[in-house]
Amino acid sequence: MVEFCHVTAGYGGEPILKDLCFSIPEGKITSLVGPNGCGKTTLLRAAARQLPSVKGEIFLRHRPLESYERKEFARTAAFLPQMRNVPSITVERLVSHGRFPYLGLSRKMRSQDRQAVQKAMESTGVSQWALRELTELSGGQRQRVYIAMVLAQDPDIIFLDEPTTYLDLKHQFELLELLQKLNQEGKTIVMVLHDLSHALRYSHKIVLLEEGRLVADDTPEALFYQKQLDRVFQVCTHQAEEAYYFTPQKD
Ligand SMILES: Nc1ncnc2c1ncn2[C@@H]1O[C@H](COP(=O)(O)OP(=O)(O)OP(=O)(O)O)[C@@H](O)[C@H]1O
Repeated sequence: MVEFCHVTAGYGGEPILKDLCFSIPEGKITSLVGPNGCGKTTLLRAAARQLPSVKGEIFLRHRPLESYERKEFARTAAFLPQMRNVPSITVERLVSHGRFPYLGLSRKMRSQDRQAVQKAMESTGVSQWALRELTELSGGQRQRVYIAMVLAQDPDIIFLDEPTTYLDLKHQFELLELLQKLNQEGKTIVMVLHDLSHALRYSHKIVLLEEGRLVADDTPEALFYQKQLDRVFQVCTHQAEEAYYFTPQKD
């Protein structure tokens, strides 16, 4: 479990997140949603220890986040940012980078590290490109390779910032189904999602932010019935079968 206790954080002296108190459960899929600029990425970065100045406390499994030694934290949680460069490296080498928190100073891979890399590539369906250069792959294929790298790291918690950006609809669903499968295998997934219908469909819990403040921290069903998304996004939320969709509000 990740617990935020009166967390205020931002960049320089400017607070973006304001006095946030809530928790992210383990073993579930949690999505962070809210209008542009409300602080979703900042919140994800704070939880993943990527933000230098945080007031208040963030606990991971009842321990302050800063009490984790760097490699220990990397074996527990992985962070996949939205913007990534595309290094000139083969797929297998990039996925191998996920094993760095397990290697000694020589960075020599042992057989269990090589097995973890193969397993991560298989479960994300990227083994077929193992020897190809990352630069030769499409955006969607690369996204799967980065997820494989995170899986090779074998963390319990995976933080992802807008993982479906740049993917076409088919590949968005494929990626979300992959994350759902990883969750069923025991991983905790925490992600920023812009697509509200995807967020409602695939998450156990939604954290809704507005201007750096917490508006709701609840199940998709509860948010739907309380009309929280309607107010914050100024839309009408509808439900049909297991899916949600949105229409503009009329004055
Ligand atoms: N590195 C930075 N330095 C200074 N300000 C920043 C930095 N990154 C983000 N901000 C500011 O913090 C605020 C929140 O940004 P953040 O990226 O967390 O929002 P978001 O909800 O993820 O936005 P979006 O939906 O547009 O991706 C914005 O006003 C942004 O300008």
